[in-house]
Amino acid sequence: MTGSTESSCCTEAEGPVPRMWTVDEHLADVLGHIAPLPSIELQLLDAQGCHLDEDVVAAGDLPPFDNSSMDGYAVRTADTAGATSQYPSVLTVVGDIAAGAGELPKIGPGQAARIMTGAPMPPGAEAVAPVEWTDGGTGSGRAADSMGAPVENEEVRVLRPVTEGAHIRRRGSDIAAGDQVLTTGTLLGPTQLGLLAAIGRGTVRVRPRPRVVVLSTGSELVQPGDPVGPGQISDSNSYTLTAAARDAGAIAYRVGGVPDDAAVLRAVLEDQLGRADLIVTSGGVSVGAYDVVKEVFESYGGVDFRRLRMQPGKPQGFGRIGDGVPLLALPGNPVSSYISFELFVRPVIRTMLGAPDIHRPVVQAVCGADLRSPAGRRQFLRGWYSPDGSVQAVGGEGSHLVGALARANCLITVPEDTTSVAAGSTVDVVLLTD
Ligand SMILES: Nc1nc2c(c(=O)[nH]1)N[C@H]1C(S)=C(S)[C@@H](COP(=O)(O)OP(=O)(O)OC[C@H]3O[C@@H](n4cnc5c(N)ncnc54)[C@H](O)[C@@H]3O)O[C@H]1N2
Ligand code: MOO
Repeated sequence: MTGSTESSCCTEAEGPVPRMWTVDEHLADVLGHIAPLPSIELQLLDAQGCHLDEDVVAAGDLPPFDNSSMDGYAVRTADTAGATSQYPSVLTVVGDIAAGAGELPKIGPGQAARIMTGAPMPPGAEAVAPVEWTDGGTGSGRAADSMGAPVENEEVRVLRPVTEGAHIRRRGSDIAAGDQVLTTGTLLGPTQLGLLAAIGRGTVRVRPRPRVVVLSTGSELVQPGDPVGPGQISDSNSYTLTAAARDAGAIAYRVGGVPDDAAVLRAVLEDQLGRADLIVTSGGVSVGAYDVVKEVFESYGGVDFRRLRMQPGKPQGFGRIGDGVPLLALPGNPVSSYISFELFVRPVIRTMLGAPDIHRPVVQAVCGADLRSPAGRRQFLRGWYSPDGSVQAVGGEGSHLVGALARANCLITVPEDTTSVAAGSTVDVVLLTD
């Protein structure tokens, strides 16, 4: 952390003016202190939502053996040449092969074996005639619609020719031994976990999901569902931020409504430190008289408070507490804390996860109406981005407007040196969904 007390200029009348950080400087400072969590070996289902920390190579072929893709009869192709319904090939059934079969009959000329989907091809057979291409051993000479029970010394009539390799899934046709099937950084979802299981991996090396403690501060906060007294409000930030942390890939613990009382806040922090890879707080980072948050965090020694050239989200805190657990202290205004999360906390969580994509995607869009923005601040307006490439502002600039925030799917970015944007201009848009 670079000290926040550094001054950028001074005037004789006003004295030193605290330096203001750009969004990019703050983000670089934060990310400069964050590394991926050490990787661990996990059981497959425990690794869901984690990113790989190994290149996965298949030890064997997949499928591991030639097998049938249909229920039917394993045959020699020459035996079926010229077969028709009127003049079927009559073959002797010398075996019955279920999926998982170990011992296999050898198929000689004029012979066939009943075979089920997924069962290994017997030696001598070159193709599979689906049961619908045969009479199913009924002797009727009419096409069957299912396999009957096995009958000893059965004959089967094959009603059409079968070409070499028909209905056989060849060994290694999906994955060959030695193939690299997944690369470091890959997010493990259902299909990747299925692939790992298919190649016989019981465990996998991944970056664990960071454990994030989300803590909202403020004596005015009541928990949703509880009665709201005069001057009180429902604690929404701890829900927004906990959900956002989960959405980013973390395991998030919500600790709602810690009052503005230094002893209580310190006790809660000490209690939570043991289960946190990251602590995120909201509230108490501005200049209010009852902002004990700064006082408590500063007492740990490693937390800086600074002002950013952005709106919303001007006051921010960042540092380490306890045994070096990173802490981001976000402003209390609900829109400010959420946007701060998206810009600064989400990349921290995704860096810890070892994700290759740590930032929300940014696209260009055509602005649907005129916009205004304060000089010297990068503004993040709530917006609705349409697939046609246009964007509309949603609601106003106020950082208390949670109704509009919930209707937005993007943030319209207006640069620091721009005070107005004309309708039809191109703007950068941060998409809030993948
Ligand atoms: N004189 C100045 N006043 C303020 C400045 C400034 O520079 N000079 N900065 C403003 C800006 S910008 C912001 S953002 C806020 C940040 O204030 P705090 O981080 O100290 O936040 P609080 O005072 O605790 O709360 C602000 C606001 O948000 C509501 N809030 C807080 N926590 C929650 C929660 N968990 N759920 C819902 N709403 C919450 C709180 O009731 C306040 O209304 O400071 C400005 N002031
Ligand atoms: O800049 Mo504050 O974070 O919006 O209201």
